[in-house]
Amino acid sequence: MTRADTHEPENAVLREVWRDVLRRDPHQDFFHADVRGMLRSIGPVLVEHPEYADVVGRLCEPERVIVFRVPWTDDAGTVRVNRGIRVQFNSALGPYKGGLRFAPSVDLDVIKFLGFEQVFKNALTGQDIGGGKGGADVDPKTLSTGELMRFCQSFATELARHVGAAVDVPAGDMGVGSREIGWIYGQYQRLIGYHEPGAFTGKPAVLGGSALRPEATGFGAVYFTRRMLAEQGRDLDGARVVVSGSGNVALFAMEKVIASGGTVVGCSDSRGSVAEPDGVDVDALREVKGQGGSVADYAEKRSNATASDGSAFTLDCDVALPCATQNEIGPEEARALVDHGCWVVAEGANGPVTPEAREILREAGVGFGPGKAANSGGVAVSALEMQQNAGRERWSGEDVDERLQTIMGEAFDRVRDAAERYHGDPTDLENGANAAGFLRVAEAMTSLGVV
Ligand SMILES: NC(=O)C1=CN([C@@H]2O[C@H](COP(=O)(O)OP(=O)(O)OC[C@H]3O[C@@H](n4cnc5c(N)ncnc54)[C@H](O)[C@@H]3O)[C@@H](O)[C@H]2O)C=CC1
Ligand SMILES: O=C(O)CCC(=O)C(=O)O
Repeated sequence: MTRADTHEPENAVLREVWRDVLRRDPHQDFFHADVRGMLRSIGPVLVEHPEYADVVGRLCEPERVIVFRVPWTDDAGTVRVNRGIRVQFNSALGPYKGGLRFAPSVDLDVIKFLGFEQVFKNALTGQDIGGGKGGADVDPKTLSTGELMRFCQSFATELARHVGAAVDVPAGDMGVGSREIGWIYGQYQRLIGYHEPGAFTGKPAVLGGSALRPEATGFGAVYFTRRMLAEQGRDLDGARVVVSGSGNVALFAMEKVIASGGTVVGCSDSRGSVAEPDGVDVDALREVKGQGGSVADYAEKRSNATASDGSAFTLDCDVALPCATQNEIGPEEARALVDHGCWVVAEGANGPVTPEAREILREAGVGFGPGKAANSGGVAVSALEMQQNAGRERWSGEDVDERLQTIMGEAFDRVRDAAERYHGDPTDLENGANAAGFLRVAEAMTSLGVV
């Protein structure tokens, strides 16, 4: 991770908070970079709302950090151990809410960064949900189905005592889909002895999972992108779009891009990228990925696709949707996007564009949609799943999609208005998202007293 901007904030309160954050956890670079971005954005908010100054220090300290052992037995009978983490960051607006990530790169720094993002992202959805995040340092791709289920059950055995529909409501993230959430929820239910479907979201439909939850993050990112383009007098019809990744978020983002008239000219996975000027066939890609293949395997089946080891973001495109993981677009990729005349970059993933790359895009006038707003559709539909579970209802895909479009439109308006009000530039969506998210959480925290 690129280290955070080390310039100290000018505002004395923010400077003190920043020093405390660096002193408490000196090696958490991902978390630091995210906090630094937030502190940069909220200076002007504190001028209008000095009453929120004493909230900032508390906001940067998680309410609770849970680190636990996950013991399990592999198919050879060998006992193995991983580390599980749940960071319950902020519950001012509602139960902690946020995904679980299974990946070898999971550590406390990454989970704190994602949890901090989640607090403000969730606030931007307008739903009553706090922020949290969790996961384990396991590579699910290396486990058999049986091993992964046993792993999920062991993970859930400890997690169970910390979650609940009114307490903390986990969902999926990288490496955790509806199948894994079903297994985790299954173990939770066995332990507590009754049905409580609202304790997890992103469940399989048969267990009370919402229609459109799998699609929601990718679809929502495209709805947000369409609003960004509309502000520029453009749309996706005829646009050439690069979407990185080929997992949950990426595949549904590609589907919605194509449904909106765009062409997906490139995609990627952790092993490489593919250029396909005539357009990626999402069904064919999904089939290859579903069989454990790579984007290179997909390219082999296509007459006009070229695989490479490099980044998808050096391809010529009008719109870039990084939907894989953090730090995918650094200075080199940002310069390539600028050179190709890219209009808009919107983050389907969490933290895929580094601070230096964002600066390059900003200076070149390329529109930037920050993840805490652009990818908030997933958690927004998770909140709708909680609502359905609480009311014992099931809404249709059309109904959920209509609500998702409304939520993404309102989030865009909130972000743009805050960008204009506090930073004098309605296109500065990064500062706008931080300012608007902060305002809602700060108001809730202040209303609760000193919490
Ligand atoms: N699943 C959800 O609802 C939400 C996910 N996100 C974020 O979206 C991103 C993707 O999540 P999912 O699609 O759920 O995960 P996933 O596990 O379904 O897919 C991840 C994809 O990224 C690829 N990938 C990993 N490292 C890569 C690299 N260095 N370069 C290129 N590709 C790489 C993988 O091969 C895979 O295709 C993550 O940052 C996640 O935190 C954000 C909001 C909600
Ligand atoms: O749906 C959720 O609760 C989690 C979504 C998530 O992890 C995210 O927005 O990054």
